[in-house]
Amino acid sequence: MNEQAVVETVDLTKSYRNVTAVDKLNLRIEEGEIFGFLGPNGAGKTTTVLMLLGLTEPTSGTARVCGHNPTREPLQVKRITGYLPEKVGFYEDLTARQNLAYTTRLNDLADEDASSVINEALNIVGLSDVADQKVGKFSRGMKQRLGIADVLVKHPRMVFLDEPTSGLDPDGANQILDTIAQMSKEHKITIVLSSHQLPMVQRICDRVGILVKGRLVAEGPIERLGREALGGGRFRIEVQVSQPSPNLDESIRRINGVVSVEKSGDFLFITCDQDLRPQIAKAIVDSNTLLVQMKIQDYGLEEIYMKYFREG
Ligand SMILES: Nc1ncnc2c1ncn2[C@@H]1O[C@H](COP(=O)(O)OP(=O)(O)OP(=O)(O)O)[C@@H](O)[C@H]1O
Repeated sequence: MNEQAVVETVDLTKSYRNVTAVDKLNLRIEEGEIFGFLGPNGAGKTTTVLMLLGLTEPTSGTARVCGHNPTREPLQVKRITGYLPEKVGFYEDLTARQNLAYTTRLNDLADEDASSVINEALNIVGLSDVADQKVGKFSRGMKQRLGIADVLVKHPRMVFLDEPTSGLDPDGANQILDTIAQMSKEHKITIVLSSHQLPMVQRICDRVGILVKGRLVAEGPIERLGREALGGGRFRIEVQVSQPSPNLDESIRRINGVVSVEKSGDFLFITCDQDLRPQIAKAIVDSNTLLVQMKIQDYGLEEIYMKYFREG
């Protein structure tokens, strides 16, 4: 039986006067997934998130968040979702704990329950030791962590994160990503992560969707999208040879596991399912051709993104 998705949209569309910001979006995100929602500036990501949060109405189509319609049941949706914008705003002259207490009060959590919830959230994001310091003294990374704690105290079922690592050094960014992955895994929180920092997205996302001009041009696990982008293989091997024998590409094509071979001058571009460098090198030598160099590339999110971005 098909379990209820956390996010489900059917032909979700939002048009402004002369722009279709989101165009017939069909998306399904399951519980506990970390979904990378990608696309260039102006692709329609924020508009989609606003519709899912019930903050703007669709022009047509439907959206469901944990079974609720965000337009008709905005309060129910608000109660189970969290949103971390790119720039989180806090009261700088209050402490981290006081800022979180403000959020729990806004969310009608009784003070006696709030303190344990706040301690737990501070612990998860690693800010327990500085909980009673004023936020004005916090670094960008600490504020970002506090932003995650601020989302966590609501005990959401799903969270939207917009560029959660922007402005952070690689170490700080990695720590935030680990925290996000941990919060998703341990608390079964579904995460929708929007970011232009593709290596980071690749590190923690189970699945991605790429939006271009309001349309979902690709969706799926990164590995599968990589295979599709390469025409079926997972690896791309680039070979440079000198004076190739006429039947060289044919003998490479015959190697078990080779999906395709393209020839361009002294270069051969081979896609395959496994790392077949030894077999390819042998085929080259056996055909009395000189091997100049060989490179292997695992198709990553960056290449996938560029391919779909160009096509979109
Ligand atoms: N209130 C509005 N009125 C008119 N047009 C709008 C409005 N909000 C967004 N748009 C347009 O809709 C399109 C999608 O914008 P949106 O902000 O959703 O993109 P985005 O993918 O979130 O971009 P970014 O990565 O820059 O945040 C853009 O062309 C934008 O100009």
